[in-house]
Amino acid sequence: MERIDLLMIGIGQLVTPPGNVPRCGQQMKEVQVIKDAAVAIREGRIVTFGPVELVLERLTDIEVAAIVDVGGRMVTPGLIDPHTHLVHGGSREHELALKRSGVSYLDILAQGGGILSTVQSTRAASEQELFTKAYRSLDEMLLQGVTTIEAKSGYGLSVEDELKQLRVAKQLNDMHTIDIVSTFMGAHAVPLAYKGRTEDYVDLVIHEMLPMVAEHGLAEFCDVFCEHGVFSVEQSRRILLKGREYGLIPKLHADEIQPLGGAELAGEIGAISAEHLLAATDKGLAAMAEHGVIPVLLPGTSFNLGLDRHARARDMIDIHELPVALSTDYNPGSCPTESIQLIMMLASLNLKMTPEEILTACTINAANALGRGHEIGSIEIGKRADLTIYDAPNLAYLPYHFGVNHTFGVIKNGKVGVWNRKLMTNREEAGQ
Ligand SMILES: N=CN[C@@H](CCC(=O)O)C(=O)O
Ligand SMILES: [Zn+2]
Repeated sequence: MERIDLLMIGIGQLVTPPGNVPRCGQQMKEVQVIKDAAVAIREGRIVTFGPVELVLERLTDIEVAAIVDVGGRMVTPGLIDPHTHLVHGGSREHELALKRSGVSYLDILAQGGGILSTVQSTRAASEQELFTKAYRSLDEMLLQGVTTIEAKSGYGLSVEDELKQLRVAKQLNDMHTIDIVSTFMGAHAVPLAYKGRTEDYVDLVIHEMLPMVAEHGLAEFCDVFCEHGVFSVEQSRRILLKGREYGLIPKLHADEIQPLGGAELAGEIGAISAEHLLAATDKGLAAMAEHGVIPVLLPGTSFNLGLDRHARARDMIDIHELPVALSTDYNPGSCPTESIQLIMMLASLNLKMTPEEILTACTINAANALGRGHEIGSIEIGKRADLTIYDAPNLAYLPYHFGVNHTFGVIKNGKVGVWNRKLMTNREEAGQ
C-alpha cells in the first residue's frame, strides 16, 4: 500500500449495507455496523476500513497525509437520490390553494397547469438562470448528505428545450460536488401545441428528440410518465424500446395514480427501475421481481399530494422480495423538497420501513437504480470514498428525530464537501 491521502478516525458507528448488488427483501435489513471505526482513503477511493486498531495496524509504516477525527459521530455511505426533476424554471406555489381545495394532480395538468406551467417557465429561462437555480438545490442536497443524484429532463418538451435542460445538467455535473446522472424524459407530458395529438408528439420524441439526445451524449437513461391521460403503456413501450436502440437504459414513472400496467411493462422490457408504484398490482410487482426491476419509492410525493394511499413497500420487501430504493422526486409540483432526510422519516412513517431498510434504500439500492452499484452506495475497498457523517448516535435516530438536518459533514470522492454543516464548495464557480 502506498501513501494515504485521508484517514478518518473517531467514527462512533460505521454503518453500511454490504457488497455491490441490489439488496432484495429481507437482505435490506442486514447492514454492517462497525463501532470505533476508521476509513483510509487514497485518490478518492476507499483503501481500507474497519475497527480503528485494525486499520492502524494495516497502515503501519505508511505515510498518511491528513487525519480527520469525526468525534464519535456516525458515518454511512454518501446518500444517493435516484429520481429528481432537478433542472427547471420557476415554482408553482400559485397552485397550492387549488391543490388544497381538492383539485387533483391530473386535473391541474389537464387544465394546462402542473407540469405544463413549469414547461412555460423552463422555456422562458436562460441556461444560466436554470443553472443557478439548480445549483442552489444541489447545495441543499449536499448539506443533507447526498453525494450522487439522477436528474430528468421533461420540462422542455421541444427538441431545443429538452436539449437545453440536459446541457444544464451536464454543466452542473462538471461544476458541482454532487455527481449528476442524466435521464431524458421528453415524454413527461404532452405539450399544449400537441393537445389532442399525443401520437404526433410521441413521433417527435422518437424521431427527433431521441436521436439528438443520443448524438450529443446527453443522457444515460430514458423515462416516460406512463399514466392515464398522459402516455399509454403502448406509447411508453415504443419510446423506451426506441430509446434503448439509442443506448438509453429504460426507466418508467409507473402506476402512480392508476393501475395502468406500468409495473408489468417495466418487467416486460427489463427496465432498470420503475418509480412511484402506488397503484401497482401484485402481478406488476411479480413481473418486476422476475426481471430484476428496482422499485424507486417516493413517499414525499404521496405526502405532499395529500393522498391517503402509499406505495406498498412492505409487500414489495416481504412478499415480492424486491430491492426497494427511495428518492425525493424533487420537482416544483408534486414534491418541492430537496430533503432526503424528510423522505427517510416518511418512509418510516408511511411505508413502515425499518431504519436499516431505509439506509439500504438510500444507498446501495439507489446506486443500482442508477447502474452504479460497483462504484458507490456502500463502504467497500476500491469504491469511491463518498461518505456522510451525522450528528446522530445511530441509524434509528435519523427517522426518529425529524424536521432537522442531522448531517455534520460530507466526503465526496475523498474530499471534504461539507464540514460542520458548512459547504466547502467554491460558489464563485457557479457565477453567484
Ligand atoms: N408524475 C410525474 N412527474 C413528476 C412531477 C412533475 C411535476 O409535477 O412537475 C413526479 O414524478 O412526481
Ligand atoms: Zn418524477
